[in-house]
Amino acid sequence: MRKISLGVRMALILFVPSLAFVVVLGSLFVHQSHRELDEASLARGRAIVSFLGPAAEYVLVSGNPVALDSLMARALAQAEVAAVAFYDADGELLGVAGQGLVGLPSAARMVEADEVVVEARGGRLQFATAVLSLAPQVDDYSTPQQVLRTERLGWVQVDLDVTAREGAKRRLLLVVVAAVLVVLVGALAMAWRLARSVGLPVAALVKAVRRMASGDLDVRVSAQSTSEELRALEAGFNAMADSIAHSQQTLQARIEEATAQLAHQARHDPLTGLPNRRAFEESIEQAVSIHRRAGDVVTLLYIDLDRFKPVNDTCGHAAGDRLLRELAGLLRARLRAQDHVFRIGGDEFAVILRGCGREDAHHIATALCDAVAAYEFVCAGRSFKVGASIGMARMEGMINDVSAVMQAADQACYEAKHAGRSRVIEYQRSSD
Ligand SMILES: Nc1nc2c(ncn2[C@@H]2O[C@H](COP(=O)(O)OP(=O)(O)OP(=O)(O)O)[C@@H](O)[C@H]2O)c(=O)[nH]1
Repeated sequence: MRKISLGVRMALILFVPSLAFVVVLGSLFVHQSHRELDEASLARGRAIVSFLGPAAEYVLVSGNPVALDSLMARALAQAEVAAVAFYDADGELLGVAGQGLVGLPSAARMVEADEVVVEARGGRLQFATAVLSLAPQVDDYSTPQQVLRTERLGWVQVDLDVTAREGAKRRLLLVVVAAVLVVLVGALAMAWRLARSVGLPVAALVKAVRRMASGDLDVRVSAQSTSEELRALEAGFNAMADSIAHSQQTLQARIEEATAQLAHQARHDPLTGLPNRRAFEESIEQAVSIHRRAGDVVTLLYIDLDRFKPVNDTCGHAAGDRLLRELAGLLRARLRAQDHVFRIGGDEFAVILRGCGREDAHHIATALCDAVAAYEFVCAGRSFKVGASIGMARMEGMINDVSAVMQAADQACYEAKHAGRSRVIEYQRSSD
């Protein structure tokens, strides 16, 4: 029962009452019609035999054969009458007309008055009644009213052939059964259509809800049901699906944005916007592996600002921040597109130069050093000059891995600082 779909349930709900109603109505109609046919035959038989009883009195008294034949011929002319017979008082056959008379009904012999005996025999209905002589009794003339004296003269019997009536009953039954079938087929078709018009949209909604529950947010249903309520339900589902999909997209976009922001924050310095130490380490690893693979020349510059602390101490940390931001912009502006600058510490920067010969690298490093030296920072009415001590190291010879090149650049920067600041010094192996 649980597996029966909604459509089939609805079809059954609509069809079963129609089935019961039509079958009951058809049965009642057939029963009533059959009864009416039966009663019509009974009434006809009774009427004919009741008419023949009194009419036959003269015939049986006189024994006139012509009158007997005439009477039987008139009776035989009636509808359904198959045979007519007259019997004398001893039950002997006086005359018969028609076919297939099978004898006087046994109960008929008991009939004394004007009652009619009816018996069904051999596909026929037999009606019999006594023929009575009704003569006035005139012995007692003092009696004011006449008293009738009855004497049984014989019997009259009429057979009705009911096979035609049975045929009519069968035909009627067939017509009613055919009509019931036609009505039921129509009712079934209508119930099925109605059930489908509800069952299919509901099934589509159930399927869509299941798909949505399994994560498919693109699922929609066609809002074209014939029922207004179902259309509203379908439109509501689609609107809900749109809303969920939109929320999901917004959420996804926010997650991606936040993830990208986090990834950016993880690799960038929030103060200057330059890539940070972590990004620097990844980039130098990458540059070294490219150098090994393709022989690309990599030069690393370590930059440590000179006399930066006095700015902080004199004008405050915020002024120092501003100076760091401005110098970051200045360094970036003086580099080629393929070079990258990183902030790797408080006032420390690193630059990776790619595909650059020694002379060009020197030229770039010196340009950076000069630009910082020439830069004038004004704060609280005072002018500050900072410098840049730059250590340079190239990937060649023994300097062929990340830590070696970083160490070399750091060493050279240290030397630049101790050599008097604001200068470029390239790492030489002899400086170890
Ligand atoms: N405003 C600001 N100051 C910072 C930041 N990070 C580090 N510092 C400061 O930068 C200074 C760096 O110190 P030093 O390198 O010794 O200062 P310096 O004056 O450049 O010294 P020399 O390199 O010897 O010339 C310290 O005073 C730190 O507090 C920052 O993000 N913002």
